[in-house]
Amino acid sequence: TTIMACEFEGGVMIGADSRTSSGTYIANRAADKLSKVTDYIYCCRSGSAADTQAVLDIVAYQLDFYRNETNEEPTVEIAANVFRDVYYRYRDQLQVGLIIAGWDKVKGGQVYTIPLGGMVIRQKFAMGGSGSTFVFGFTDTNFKENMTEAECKNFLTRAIGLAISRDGSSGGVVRLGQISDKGICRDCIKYCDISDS
Ligand SMILES: C#CCCCC(=O)N[C@@H](Cc1ccccc1)C(=O)N[C@@H](CC(C)C)B(O)O
Repeated sequence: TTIMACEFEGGVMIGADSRTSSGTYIANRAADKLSKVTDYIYCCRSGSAADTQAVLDIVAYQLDFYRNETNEEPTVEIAANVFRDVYYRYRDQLQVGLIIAGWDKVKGGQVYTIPLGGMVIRQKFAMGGSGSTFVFGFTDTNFKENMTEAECKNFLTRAIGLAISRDGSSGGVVRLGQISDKGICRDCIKYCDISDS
C-alpha cells in the first residue's frame, strides 16, 4: 500500500493506490483505502485489511454516537484520538497504519498520522504503507506548504504513481479525495509514469 494526505489552502487532499495483496497474489486491484469516518473526516488505511476495517467500524460507530449525543460534528483531532484510543487498546493484536484527514470549523483542514506504535502526530503532509518508503526522496524534494489544489493534486498523483511503479504491494489506480467545508470530492486516475515525450 501507498497512502498520503496533504493539507492545502482549501482543506486536505488524500490519496492511495488500490491494491490488496496476499503474498504475490493480488486479491483486489480496485480496493478503496480512502474510507469514510464522517462526512468531513476520512481515514487512509494500510496494513491488514481486516484489522483496518475493524478499527474503522468501531471508531465510526463511536463518532456517530458522539454526534448524536452532542449534536456537534466531531473535530478531526477528536477523531484521531478515538482512533488512537482503540488502536492502542488492541495494539499487540493489530497490524495497522492509518492517516486521519479531514476538515472542521475549528482548525480547518488537518492531517493526523497514527503509525504502528500508536501515537498521534499532526503533520501538514503524511504518507504511509510499504510504497511510501520508495518516494521519500521525491516528497522531501517537492513538498511545500500551502500548495494550490492543482499543485497538491499533481504532487500526490506523481508521488503515488512513482510508488506504484516501484512497490510490488502497491498498484491499480491512484484514488484521490479532497475534503473541505463542502464535504468530499473524489477522483480516480489511471496514472502512467512513462512520459510520452
Ligand atoms: C485476501 C487476503 C488476506 C490478506 C489481505 C490483506 O490484508 N492484505 C494486506 C497485506 C497484508 C497485511 C497483513 C497481513 C497479510 C497481508 C494489504 O494488501 N494491505 C494493503 C492495505 C489494506 C487496507 C488493503 B497495503 O498495506 O498493502
